[in-house]
Amino acid sequence: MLVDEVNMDLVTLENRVTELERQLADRVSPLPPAVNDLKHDVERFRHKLETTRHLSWLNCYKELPPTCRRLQYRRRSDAKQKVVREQFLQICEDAISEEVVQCLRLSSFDSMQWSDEELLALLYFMFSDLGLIEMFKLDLVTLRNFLFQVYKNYNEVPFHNFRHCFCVAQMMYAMCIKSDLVRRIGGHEVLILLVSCICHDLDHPGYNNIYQINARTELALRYNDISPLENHHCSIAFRILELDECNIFKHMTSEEFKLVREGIIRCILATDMARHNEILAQFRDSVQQGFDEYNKTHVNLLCMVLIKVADISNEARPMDVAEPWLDRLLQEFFAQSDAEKMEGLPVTPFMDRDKITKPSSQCSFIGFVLLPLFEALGELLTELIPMMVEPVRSALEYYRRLNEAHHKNSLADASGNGSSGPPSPTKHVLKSQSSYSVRKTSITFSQHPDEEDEDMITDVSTEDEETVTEVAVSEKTLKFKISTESSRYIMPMVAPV
Ligand SMILES: Nc1nc2c(ncn2[C@@H]2O[C@H](COP(=O)(O)O)[C@@H](O)[C@H]2O)c(=O)[nH]1
Ligand SMILES: [Zn+2]
Repeated sequence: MLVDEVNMDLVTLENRVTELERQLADRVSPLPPAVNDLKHDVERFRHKLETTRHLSWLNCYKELPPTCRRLQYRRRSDAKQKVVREQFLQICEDAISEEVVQCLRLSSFDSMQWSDEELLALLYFMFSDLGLIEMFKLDLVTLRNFLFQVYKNYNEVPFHNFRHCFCVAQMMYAMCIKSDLVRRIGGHEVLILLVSCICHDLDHPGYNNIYQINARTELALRYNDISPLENHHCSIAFRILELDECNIFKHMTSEEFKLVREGIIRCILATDMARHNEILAQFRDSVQQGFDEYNKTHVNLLCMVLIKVADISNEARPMDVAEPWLDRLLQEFFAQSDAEKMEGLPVTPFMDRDKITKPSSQCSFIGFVLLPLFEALGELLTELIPMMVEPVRSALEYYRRLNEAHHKNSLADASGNGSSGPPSPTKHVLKSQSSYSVRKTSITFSQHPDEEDEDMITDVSTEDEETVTEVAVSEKTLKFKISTESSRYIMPMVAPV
């Protein structure tokens, strides 16, 4: 009875919206946004009923064909790629002004002010500035081909795109310069770190490992649930390097290549957040023992920590650079949790638009995941504290105050004492440290017009709730533990009947 009613109501609702649209279209053009919104709401409602497994009892559910479970990869058009390549090749040998070089060495560098071809040229410059071209006799044409292939193999997803890889590489470059890492850990490790940063999220589909595993995607099946994305990023990197015209390591001896390959695999696989606690604990041990720059295990741990730090270093940047990236990350998170809801999969709590807010998400991520990692690195490389640790502490303070303001507003609203209008904690809380990005000024490259991201999240006004961290959920969902020791538990023998 209820089932029939739901179906009938839905059809009636759709017919009424269509009729409203028809009547208004005769008189008003274009249609008011409210009509389109209503139409989309009804479409979304139907879609939800048709795709949510636990609502299948309403008889609207349609089993998804396997192809729908594959992810929609979004690539740039061939025409756009061609233009970027041509322009990159035109500018890559241009001199970069001292002013730009200084900006590139700061955490306040804002990638959004630069075009794709300029970012490629800046990556190219990093290899030369760190002395890697000379040290490893890297062929320049091959390096350009390699960088362009990498660019082509990032998807146009909101967060895990080419610009994210640039940001991670740029932060690594800044840390290498600040801590003089070429001298301290050697050129090979720095080459491994830079290449790993550039390749660490290649072909990211915008849905994380939790989704891959729960949805049993092609990647999860291929890699048996063991860091499916990181294995994929790494595999794509070495497929690019297999192309002769892109193989920047082709002049290396096989022994040298083997070491570099091992290092890159180690670094990229370390970016799986499911391994965060394990890597941090081992690194802390190495520091407590007395970090030894000649101990290979210690250096490997430092490299894994360095790439992890660079990967999640957005909050070390000034607020005007960091916040748009956070909006993009939440846009990706929400798209994943929406897909999980529609497909009847477990909903990843720290991605759920009904459970988190921007401040609540940052309080738990910075407080429980980011800051402990950054502080551990700061203990060893103390010169990084002002650049990496202090701004993160101030970001945490900022989000804590924002979170409190949000809670107070919610309580006031609930008790009817709230002022009229939506709560806007952002208006009252300012970041304690006035920090701004370095503006792009008098440099060799042309200005890149600001691109407005479609569907950008400006604020997340949902019920505020303490959320579990990504590491905790990832560890629980993803970490594939196969005991290497023989099990002490003996399977009870089934008694013969
Ligand atoms: N809530 C937040 N999560 C963040 C932030 N910065 C990074 N992250 C998470 O970490 C992983 C890093 O791994 P990646 O290799 O996939 O980039 C990323 O996916 C996010 O889930 C942050 O500021 N807040
Ligand atoms: Zn990343």
